[in-house]
Amino acid sequence: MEDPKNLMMVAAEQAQFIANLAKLIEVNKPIEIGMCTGYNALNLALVVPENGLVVACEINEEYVNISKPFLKEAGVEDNIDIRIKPAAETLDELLTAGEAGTFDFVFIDPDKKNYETYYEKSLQLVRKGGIVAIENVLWGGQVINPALNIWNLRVQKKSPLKLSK
Ligand SMILES: C[S@@+](CC[C@H](N)C(=O)[O-])C[C@H]1O[C@@H](n2cnc3c(N)ncnc32)[C@H](O)[C@@H]1O
Repeated sequence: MEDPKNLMMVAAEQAQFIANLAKLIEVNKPIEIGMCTGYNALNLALVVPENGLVVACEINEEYVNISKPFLKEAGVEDNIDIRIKPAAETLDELLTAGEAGTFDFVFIDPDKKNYETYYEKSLQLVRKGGIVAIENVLWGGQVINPALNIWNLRVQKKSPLKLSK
């Protein structure tokens, strides 16, 4: 298992910003795509109302297991619906279950190369006036590093990026 410390949970100030945004639009049904050890899922679970539910997508069960004692200690384990499988499958299941347009907030933070898929599905799942927030949009400039080849760069293919010298 990769050390979860290398997986970069959001920074504390980002978590606070996300919590403030979520409170502002009175979120009660958010999705965390890429839960890891649960820092931001916990952050969201703490701002939903008593009957609110965070759908948390994570592919790695070992990371989820790390989160469980903390979620229990915070008293929010019943406010998180953890789905351990590829996130795109979970999002498809939600769409098939007729939940399009019912989520308030989506935070996209899993594998970078599939962001476009997550974004398109999130647009279908989020309600009018909801928010889709995307982590690592600029990623310290790495998004324009062709050597990394992580983005499956459809955008670049459509209109090649020209950098001025
Ligand atoms: C940067 S971490 C998420 C940190 C978390 N959002 C936080 O701030 O607390 C990215 C996570 O996405 C997960 N992940 C990667 N590919 C995935 C996929 N296809 N489906 C679901 N989760 C995935 C990784 O296992 C990892 O735990």
